[in-house]
Amino acid sequence: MDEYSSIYSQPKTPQLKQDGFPGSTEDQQEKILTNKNGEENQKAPPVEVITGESHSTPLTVSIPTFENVQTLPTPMTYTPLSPGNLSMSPIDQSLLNVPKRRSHARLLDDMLSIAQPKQRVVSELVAPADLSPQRIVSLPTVTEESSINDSFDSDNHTRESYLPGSNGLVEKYDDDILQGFLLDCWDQPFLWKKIRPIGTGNFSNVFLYELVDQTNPKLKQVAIKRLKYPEELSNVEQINTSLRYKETLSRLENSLTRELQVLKSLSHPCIVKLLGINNPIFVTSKKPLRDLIKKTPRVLPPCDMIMSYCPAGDLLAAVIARNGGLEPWLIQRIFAELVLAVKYLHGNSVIHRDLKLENVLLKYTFDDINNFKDAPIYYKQNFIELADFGLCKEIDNDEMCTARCGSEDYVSPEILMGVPYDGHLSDTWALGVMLYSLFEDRLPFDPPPNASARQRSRATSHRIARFDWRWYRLSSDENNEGKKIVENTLTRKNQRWSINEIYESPFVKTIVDTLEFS
Ligand SMILES: Nc1ncnc2c1ncn2[C@@H]1O[C@H](COP(=O)(O)OP(=O)(O)OP(=O)(O)O)[C@@H](O)[C@H]1O
Repeated sequence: MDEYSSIYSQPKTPQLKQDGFPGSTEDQQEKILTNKNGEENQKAPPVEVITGESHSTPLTVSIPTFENVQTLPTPMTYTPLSPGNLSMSPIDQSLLNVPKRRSHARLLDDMLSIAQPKQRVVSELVAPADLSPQRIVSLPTVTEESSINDSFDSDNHTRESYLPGSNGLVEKYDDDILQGFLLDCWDQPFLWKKIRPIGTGNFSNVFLYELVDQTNPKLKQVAIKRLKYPEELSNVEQINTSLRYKETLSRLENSLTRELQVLKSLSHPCIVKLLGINNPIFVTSKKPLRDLIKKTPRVLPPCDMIMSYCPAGDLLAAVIARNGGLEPWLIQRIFAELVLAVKYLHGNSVIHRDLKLENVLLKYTFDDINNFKDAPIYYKQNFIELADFGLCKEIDNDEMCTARCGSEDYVSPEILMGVPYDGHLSDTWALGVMLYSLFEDRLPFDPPPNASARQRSRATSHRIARFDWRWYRLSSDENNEGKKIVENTLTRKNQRWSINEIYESPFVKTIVDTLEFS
């Protein structure tokens, strides 16, 4: 038995009970990646480096060394928790031309070496027995002061705080207190107090903070997204001398400034709001990290984005917490809001590229939403905010992307194949994955329920490349308009629905027509 077989002969996580699944036809299908559009075996084109620089990632990457990796995808080459080890990834590594996001070169190394028992499951919608709200608890650190690896109980450190126009450190606050500035209102600092951690991603830790003293209700509770800096940026010996250090800094900076600039330009009820920042230079400068490091050599100061707070957490966690089984009306409402958010983005020439359940934040619990059903608030108030714009991109309408980024389970076949892709259509593919997952309580390209060991051993990427998914729970539900959206998005790119077509479908349109904020 080879390594894959031994891993996948056991389910990765417990499964929701789902009765009466018909058998899969997967065994009868070809073993090789095949695509009827003839996209198989295409060589990857030069990769669009997500930093905007004109580097190319080599066609084949030796994953364990990560020497040539340019841009880290959220987790394209790993599935958090499922194996917890890159060598166990179901992705065929030889096919991947792995871009590296924010140049977090050590991140995959860390995944190889750090057991992550508390990491959340992304590849399946089912909670492991010891599910914890934290996904990653240990990542590289620059310095204690820089807070890049704030463990959630390290609250006693002091942290440097910068004011605009100053030449460096002007005040020190306890780490529990954050001084921040609202966008375009740099002359009046606000103070927030740390309440508790609320989430963690590969590139940031997120905390709930509450406003000190002031009474502005909109600013009372905020989510502070604190960037994690890669470990190599802490190597003071290499600062200003090593090419790798400079490249890493530059990529991180490009990615960060792009996320901030895009977030700053967006304004939609169903999209998370960037309210402010701990240091305006992150928003006003095109090279904030290099500017800041000049002022305080050897230390990268913390970057804290002040965001609107969504008290009910992310959609994946909420679905897991209630063990799936979301009511159809609730799925329809949440999905309709999501479509509004993506329609707004695409209408403003922005593609998200990391649409997934974890990046949909809930302003209210499912119980709250249920209680609102017969009240005016149900139509006046949005219930979700789309978050995590770390992979977003502003593009021209006909511009094709080449950066292979996204999350493994949500990535479209054309991204997997390494051919230039239309980012709008890859976003709508991901919407199809999300809607399917809400309907079925499983991800569409996971091994089928009751899969044989052989089926389990197949890579998720193989099933994606062959559009190999099917209905189980909804197989006999002929009147569900939402099924049409899934069927017209988890399909070939030349047949795939655009966001406008999804929006016009009765499943979405009948809901948005009732909403006062749409
Ligand atoms: N505004 C918010 N309100 C409430 N919770 C939030 C907010 N922003 C983020 N979170 C929580 O923190 C988690 C991580 O946030 P986010 O996805 O933005 O970080 P990231 O480092 O960019 O993640 P990724 O690894 O997916 O790239 C989210 O999944 C969510 O649970």
